[in-house]
Amino acid sequence: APTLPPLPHRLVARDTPFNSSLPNITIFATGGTIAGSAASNTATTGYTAGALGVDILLQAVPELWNISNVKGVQVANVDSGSISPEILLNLTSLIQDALDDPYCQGAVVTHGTDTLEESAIFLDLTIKSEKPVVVVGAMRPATAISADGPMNLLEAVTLAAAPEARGRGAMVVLNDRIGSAFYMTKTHSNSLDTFKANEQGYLGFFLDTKPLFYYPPVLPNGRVYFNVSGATELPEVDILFGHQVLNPKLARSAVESGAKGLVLAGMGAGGWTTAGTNEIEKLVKKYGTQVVVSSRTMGGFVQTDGSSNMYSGQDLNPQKARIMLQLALYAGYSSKQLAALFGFGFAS
Ligand SMILES: NC(=O)C[C@H](N)C(=O)O
Repeated sequence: APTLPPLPHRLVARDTPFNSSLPNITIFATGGTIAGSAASNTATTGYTAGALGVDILLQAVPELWNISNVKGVQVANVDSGSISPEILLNLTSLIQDALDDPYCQGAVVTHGTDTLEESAIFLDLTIKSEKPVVVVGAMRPATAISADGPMNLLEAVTLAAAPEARGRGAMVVLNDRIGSAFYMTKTHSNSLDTFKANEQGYLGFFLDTKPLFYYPPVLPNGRVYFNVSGATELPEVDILFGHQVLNPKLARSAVESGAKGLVLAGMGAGGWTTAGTNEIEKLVKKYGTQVVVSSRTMGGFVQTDGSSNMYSGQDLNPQKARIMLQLALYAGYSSKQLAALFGFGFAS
C-alpha cells in the first residue's frame, strides 16, 4: 500500500487522517447539476448548475473517506454547456499529471450531464494511462430531495479505486450503471435513467456501491490516443443537423466563419439533401473542409467510401464524432489518415 503522506493541497472535508492502506483518488470538479443549488428542495429545473464547490460535494459524502484518500481539485464550476476547449485541455493535463503519480490510483471528474459524453470521449482519447478515469454527474441538484449526486459520486470513486476498473478507458457513471465513454449518451432531458450505452451495452453495474463488471477489460474499436500536451486551443468543428429542405447556406456560413471541419448529423444512414451535398462538395473543393458523416438517429452505423473528404462516423453519435474530428485536425491528420481513423477497424 502507498505510504506517502497526504499532499499539502488535499482538501480535507472532515477531520480524517490520511490512511496509507487506502487508495488515493483525485476528484476534478467542473460544475453541473451535481454541484447545483436550487431555491427549493423539489426543484429539478431552473436551478443554478455549478454553484457548489468541490469541498461541499465531498463533505456531503463522508463515506468517501472509508474507501479512499480523496483530494478535490476545482477545475471549473459551470453548466456543462459552457465547457470549452480550454477547460478540456486543462483537465487532460491535470488528470495526466495526477495519474502519472505512482501514488494515485484513479481520477474522477464531476461534470454536468448535458455535455458529459463529449468531455468523456475527449478524456478517453487524450489521456494515456491504464488507470481509471471516471466521469460522473447527477440529474437532481445537490439541494433536491433524493439528490442522486452523492451516491453517484461514491460509486464513481469506488470505481476509480477498483483494480478491475483498469485498462477500460474512460468510463461514465450514473444511475448505478458503468458505461464506456465511447458510447454512453444522454437520452432523456429530465429522468434519472438518462444515460444509455445503446446497443454497445453497459460495462457493469453497482451493487451496494461495488462495481460488478460483465466482461474483462477491453477497449472500443476506433479508440486511439491524441497527444494534446501544450495545446491551448482546438480547431473549430461544427455539427449540421439534417432534415427535409435543409438550408445549404448553413454549411457555407459555418466554414466561412472558421470551421475547419463539419459533422453531418445526417438522416438515416447519413443521408443529406442533394442541394446540401452540392454545397458541401463546393466547400470541400474551395477550403479543404473535412467532413464526418454521422446520423441524427443516434444509433447504427454510417459508412462512406472516404472519398472527397467525407469520412464515416461509424457508430459514434455526432457530438462524439465532432470531438474525434477536432482532435484529428489538431493532430494534422491528412485525408488518408482521417479515412483510416474513421474506418474504426470496421470494414466499409
Ligand atoms: N444534469 C445536468 O448536469 C444538467 C446541467 N444543465 C449541466 O449539464 O450542467
